[in-house]
Parts: sequence; structure tokens; C-alpha cells
Amino acid sequence: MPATHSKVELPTKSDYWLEQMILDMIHSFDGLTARKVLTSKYTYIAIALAVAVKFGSSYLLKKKKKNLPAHNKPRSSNTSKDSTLKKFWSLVKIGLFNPNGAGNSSAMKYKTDPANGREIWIMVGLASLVIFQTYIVNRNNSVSGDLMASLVARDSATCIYRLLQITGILILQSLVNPSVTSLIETLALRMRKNLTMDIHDRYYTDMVYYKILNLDKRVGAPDQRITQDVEVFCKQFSELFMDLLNPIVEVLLYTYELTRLIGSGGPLSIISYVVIAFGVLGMVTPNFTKMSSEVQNKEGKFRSIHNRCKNNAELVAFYAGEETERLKIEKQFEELTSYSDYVINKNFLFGVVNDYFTKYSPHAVTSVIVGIPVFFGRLRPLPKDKLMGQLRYLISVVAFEFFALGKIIELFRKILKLSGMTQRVHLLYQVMDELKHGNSDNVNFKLKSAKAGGSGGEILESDEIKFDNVIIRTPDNITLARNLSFNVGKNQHIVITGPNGAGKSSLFRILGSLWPLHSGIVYKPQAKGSNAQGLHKEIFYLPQKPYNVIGSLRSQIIYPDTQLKDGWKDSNLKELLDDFSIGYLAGRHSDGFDGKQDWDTLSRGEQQKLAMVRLFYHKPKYAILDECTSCISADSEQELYGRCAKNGITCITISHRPALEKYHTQRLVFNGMGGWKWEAIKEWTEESSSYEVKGEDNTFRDDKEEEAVEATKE
Ligand SMILES: Nc1ncnc2c1ncn2[C@@H]1O[C@H](COP(=O)(O)OP(=O)(O)OP(=O)(O)O)[C@@H](O)[C@H]1O
Repeated sequence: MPATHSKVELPTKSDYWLEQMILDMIHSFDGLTARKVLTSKYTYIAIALAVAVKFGSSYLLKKKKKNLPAHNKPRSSNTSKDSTLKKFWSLVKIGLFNPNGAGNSSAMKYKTDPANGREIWIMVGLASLVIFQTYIVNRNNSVSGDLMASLVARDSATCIYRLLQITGILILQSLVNPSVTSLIETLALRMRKNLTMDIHDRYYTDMVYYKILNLDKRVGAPDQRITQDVEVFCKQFSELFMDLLNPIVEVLLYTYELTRLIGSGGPLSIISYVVIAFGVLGMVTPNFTKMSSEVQNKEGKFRSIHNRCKNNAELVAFYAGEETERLKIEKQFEELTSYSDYVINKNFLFGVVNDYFTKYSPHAVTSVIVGIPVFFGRLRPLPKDKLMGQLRYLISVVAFEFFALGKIIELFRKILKLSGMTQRVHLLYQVMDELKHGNSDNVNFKLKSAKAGGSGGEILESDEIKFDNVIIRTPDNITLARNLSFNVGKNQHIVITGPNGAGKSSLFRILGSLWPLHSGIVYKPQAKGSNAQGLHKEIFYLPQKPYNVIGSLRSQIIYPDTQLKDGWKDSNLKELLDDFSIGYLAGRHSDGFDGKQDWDTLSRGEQQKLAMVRLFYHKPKYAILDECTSCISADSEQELYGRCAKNGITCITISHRPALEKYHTQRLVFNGMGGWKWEAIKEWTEESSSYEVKGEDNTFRDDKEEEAVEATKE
């Protein structure tokens, strides 16, 4: 995968050819070389080339953009009205100051970390080291110049003294450079910790993790943003801090030194050159922000489609669907590579101009800047040995001045790159906040009619589950049921049936507050407080495909709790396992209930029984049994319903199987057209299992149809 832009190559610090040329100039001292440099046709060719490249490349870039397929054109990722700087600052504040006390609620109790809040001190330490580092590098160059002068003068005592000085400086340098690197890495890590913990605090509350994937969909792969983008953002920020400070200190120091050595003309020429180069580069610089963001998006999609195949490997293998999977994966890969091609082309044109201005042209400019004072300025009267020492130092000062100004140019592009990451991480924050406060106006999450909190209806506390005039609507705004009203009293077991996609499971997405309630009132136990969301306490949900957690057998059973309830022991868990004939699971591991394995490898029937054990461990008031007995025998089913009755658990079963009706007293039938009926079960008959709804069916699958019919009625 290519980088989103080529690396800027700056003039190197060891341009020996240049030193050689200067030495030749001094040696001949006839002014010929100087005139050559100043009147060289190559200088004019270079200027002509730069102008041609500038106009040619911008023409080509425009043309290329026009011809680019729609999917390859970078899209704006700036969805918020805030400026990038504001977004950047909001992230940096969290990364550096942890203002929300992120991680306070987490199991790690990050806030108690004694190192917390040290980020500012790391930055202060880094700043001091960078200033010191610049000083010793300059000192090294200066002493090297003196060493050269003493060599030319054949002064052995001074020569040894300078060598000792250089040795001391080098030891200091070898201490300072790794310290700077280590502080940069520490700063990036600490920022990452703060940001990640802060994101976790927001992501894992109010079901934001569910809503971001199912209701909003603007953040394609939130996992990628949390695990990868945050890391890159922090790394880029801490490097940027260094990259910003370092050239500023260097420019100040070397401008001062240059002025001292050859007058203000030296630094002025370099600065003028850099400003012109910066302007020309600005004109041909592609939008790295968008490109970097788009490449990350496409990388994320490519990775997630591979993940999908990995997670469903067994099913794909049963269907021998590898060819189809491969086609889909390669289509995604093709999108990624064709966009990367586009990025490479953009980088090429930029690289040509960039290399000329930052790598090659400075050589000529350096010769001019160093040559003029030798022939016409302050250096002219110096004897050869002194001149040699001064030139050695002067060349390094000019090179470092270029180097520092070049770093400032590069900084501009690094900022653009960082702003791409800022957009990506900030979008995650923005969507999380909007979902938390229910004010997302995203097309996939139409809540404009809903009140704050993501709800247009009300969820109220009651001993019983009751739906009163509720509309069930999907996140795509398809109405699944209208004016739904029924109540499930204690021990009034109900079965819910209807065609596929009719909205049976969606009823419980509303009950568990996974989906917003658009209108009507839902009554349920534990409607308020920390357990209001989800179906895991007084109401417990058992799906057809059980959810297995990573961890021990004990953690499987007690999930979502993390500790055994008071008065419970492993022996009680064993009894429950035995009741469902899976007690052998506890004996499979030498660690017993602490034994860990990949629980997804259990057979589906074993997993369903384990989920039932979980139900009886929690003993809720209501059990939502969503086709959760599809893989177990009729006897086990009987055991389940018998035990529920014995434990006072009221069952709400979603099932297509008539055989289960005998365990229930009421039936709720959806017709898949928005209609429903509520009836008592006496005895199951062909007729009673029909999905037909008697009478006028005036419910509709979407608002448009609904409005159209209401208009017709009027
Ligand atoms: N996150 C979602 N976003 C948009 N639509 C969804 C989402 N989840 C479910 N739906 C849609 O809601 C409709 C009802 O789904 P639901 O799972 O309630 O069906 P069901 O009656 O339980 O079906 P089945 O008997 O097949 O399990 C389906 O058309 C489904 O595509």
C-alpha cells in the first residue's frame, strides 16, 4: 500500500560535493567559478522548468480529476460545521488533559493511575530537550569548523583539544537523541490511553456501540477508528509537536548565526527562496486530508469484508462459497487499489515539484549564498586557514537553515495529514454524542419527530409488560406494526408468531430501547435507572444463536454479571448445568468452572442449553425466548417451560412452531403488512395459526403509503 504522499526529501547535512566546490573556489580564487554559479544557464533552466512544471502539473491534475471515476474522487469527510482546528483542539484536550476523567468508570480505574496528568510535563521536558539538542548540534558544527581550521594551520595541540570537545558533544548527543524519541513515544502512548479510555466511556454507554453500527452507519468501521486511527492521530500529534518546535528553534538559531557570519542578506535570501518554494508547492499540493481519510475508509472496508468471511468461515465452507466471497473481497480491493493509483499519480506530480524545490534547487542557492561573502563580502579578507574553518561552519549553518525551513514546509503537509486523522476520529466523537443525545439527523436515523433522548413515545415503569398504541418502525423508517396494544400479565405466557421479517424480534428491540420508540407508551419493569436499557435483568432475552463471551464457564453462565451473586457457589451452577444435561462441561477442564475455551465451538444445542442455564441463574420476571429452542429436543423444551412456570418466570416466545403453543395462553400474530392480532389460545388449529388478520387491514409498511391513503380518505 503506498503512502498517501511521498516523503519530502530535504537537503542533507553532508553535502560534500558542495564543500568540495567551495574549496575549489577558494583554491583558484579567481572569481571564475563564482561568476559561473551566478550566471549559470542551469539556474535559468531550473526556473523555466519550475514554471513549466507548475502550470503543466496543475493542468494535468485538473484533467485527471475530471476523468476520474466517481467512486475514486475523494469525498469530503467533514460532516460537522466546526473548523478542523476546533475539532483538533477538542481531541488534543482529551488526549492531554483528560478533562472528562475518562476511564473513571472502567474496570481499570485509570483515573487512579499515578502517572495521569503527566502529559504536560512530558511536553515541557520534550521542549527543553529539543532546545538543548539544537544547541549541541550547532556547537558540534562550530567546533568542527575550528577543528578544520586547526588542521589547515597544522596546530596539533588545538586539534587534539577540538577532538576532545567533539567527543564530549557526541556523547551528549547520543544521550539526548534517544531521550527525545522516548519522550515522543511516551507522549503518544499516554494520549492514546486518554483518548481510547474516553471513547470507551462514551462508546460503551447508552448502547452507543449498537446504535453506531445499526442505526447511524456514518462511521463505517468504528473498531478501526478506535484501534488504529486514534493511535495514528496520537503518534502524528506528538511527532508534530516535536516537528513544530524543532524547526522554530533551529530557524531562530541559524538565522542569528547566519546574520552574524555573513550579514542579513544570507537569511533573507534563504527565507525568500523558501517562501517562493512554499507558494509554488502550495499550488500543486493535492488535498492530502481528503486522500488520507479516503484511503483509511477503503482500507477499513477491505479489512471488514475479510473479517466477515473469517467470522463466517464455516458457513461459507459449507456452501463452498469461496469464489463468490473472493469476488466480493476483490471488488473491494479493486476500489482500494484504484484509489491508491490515483493517490500515487497525484503524489508523482507533487513529488516532481517538491523534489526540485526542496532537494535540488537549494544546492545552487547554497553555493550562491556561501560564495558571495567569499568573493565580495566579510569573508574576503580572511587568511586561508581561518576561511576554511569559517566556511566549514557556514556551510553547515546554511544547510541547517534550509533544513529547518524545509521542515516547516513539510510541517504544512504533516498538518494536512493530521487533519485527515482529526476528521476521522472527530466524526466518531460527533456521531457518539449525537446518538447519546438522540439528535442525529442522519438519513439512517430519522428521529426528527422524536423528542430528545431519541424517543417520541414513552417508556414507563410497571410490574407488567404492556404496549399501548405503539408504532414499530425500523431505522430505515419502515413501519412494521401500527397502534400495537397488548399486555402480558404475570404467568400469562404468550407466543408471538408471523411471517419472516414481520417485526417479531423488532418488538423487543423497542422493549430493550435498542431502537427509538416513535409513538405510544411501553410499560415494563425496570424502565428507569442503570438497568433500563437492554433485556438482561427483570426481562431476560434468549436469542436463537446464543452469545458466548470470552472467558471461563462461570463467566458464560453469569453473563452479563461479572461476579457470582451473593449466596451462589460453583456447586449451584453445576446443579443448573445438570438440570439441562450439560453438567459434563464443568468436568472438561482441570480448572472446572474457571476453565476457558472457545465457547463458540460448542454445538448449537449445547450453546442453547447453556443460555437456558444463564436464564435460570438470573431468574428474571420475564423471559423472551426468541426461537431459542430450535436445536434442542422436545423433552428439553418441556423442561424449560416447566422450570419457568416453577420459578415464576413469564415466557414470551417467538416461534413458528405450533408445538410450542401448548405452553402459552395468548397469541400475538403479525401479518407482515403492519397488521397484528391478539387472541387467546385454546387449542391449536390450522385456522388459528393463520397469519390472516380479520377485518380491515389499514396498516402500512411505510409513511409514504400511509400518507397517500390518509389523503385518499380525506
Ligand atoms: N438494524 C436494522 N436496520 C434496518 N432494518 C432492520 C434492522 N434490523 C431489522 N431490520 C428489518 O426489520 C424487519 C423486521 O425484522 P425482525 O428481525 O423483527 O423480523 P422477525 O419477524 O423477527 O423475522 P424472523 O421470523 O425471520 O426472525 C426486517 O425486514 C429487517 O430487515
